Amino acid sequence: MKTALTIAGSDSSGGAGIQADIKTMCANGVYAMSAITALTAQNTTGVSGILESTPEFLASQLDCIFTDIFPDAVKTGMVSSAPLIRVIADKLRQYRAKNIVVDPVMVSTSGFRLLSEDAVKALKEQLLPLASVLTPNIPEAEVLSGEPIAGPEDMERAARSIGVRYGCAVLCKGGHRVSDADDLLWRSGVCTWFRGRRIDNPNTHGTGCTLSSAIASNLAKGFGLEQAVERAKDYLSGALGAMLDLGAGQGPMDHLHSLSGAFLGGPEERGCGG
Ligand SMILES: Nc1ncnc2c1ncn2[C@@H]1O[C@H](COP(=O)(O)OP(=O)(O)OP(=O)(O)O)[C@@H](O)[C@H]1O
Ligand SMILES: Cc1ncc(CO)c(N)n1
Repeated sequence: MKTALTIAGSDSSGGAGIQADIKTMCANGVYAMSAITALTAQNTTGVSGILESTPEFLASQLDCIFTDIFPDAVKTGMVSSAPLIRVIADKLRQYRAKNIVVDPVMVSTSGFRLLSEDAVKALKEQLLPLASVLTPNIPEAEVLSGEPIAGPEDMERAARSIGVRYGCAVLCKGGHRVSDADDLLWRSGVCTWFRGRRIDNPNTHGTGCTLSSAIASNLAKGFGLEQAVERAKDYLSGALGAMLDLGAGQGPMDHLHSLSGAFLGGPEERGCGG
């Protein structure tokens, strides 16, 4: 079985972060492992607290993983602070990690900062140059390129400038603000648009985490980048289109929508009472 590792923060409400990543990786047929950078006390309405791992303990998690079950792909999400970013970059270099998908998470869907202000510099200098592909949303692409984005041409310009600067492929996600669900991949000078069917579902908590984990899973299985992105978008559309509706705020998606089997149903579906 192919294997994937997520290096990210825990979301106690289960829709984003480590929890979304693990569900996504399992649904995409790879063995999932995790190194947790921070715990968040979070639900669909917001984040109420963050407790970071120490750099030493994060390093220890990564040593345990890389010296035993080597991941076929790695995804990074909430990396939280400069000292943790340094550890992640050092370990990825030390173990020559491959297929690295960097989701440059800065702010949660609910608007809470998940990357400290002074860590943006460390992210740019240490982590981005190690990425095989970077997956910024529009606000993140604006921070990384230093340019405002108002339309599809701006997305192409920003992806190109980020890709050239950091020497990696860049998937600029259209998401909810610009370009609906159309995402732009810049790779070695070539722009490719991935057209998404916009789904009328307000429950988009964790869409970014889910997409980057699905890309990592498909890279782990041996798909090329374009195919990995296409398959990841199909998976995401399925999870969003399942129209799960939980919580009082922007709720999570149904990550396991495509699973079927004997262990899924409850007593009502099985017709055997409580
Ligand atoms: N309503 C929608 N219907 C279909 N696809 C969508 C919708 N909203 C977002 N997407 C897709 O979800 C993926 C993640 O994009 P998005 O811009 O939402 O990421 P993000 O802002 O990083 O997510 P997060 O809210 O988790 O931080 C992209 O492929 C985007 O096109
Ligand atoms: C832990 C965590 N990582 C990422 C996101 C981005 O949505 C979130 N809300 N929480």
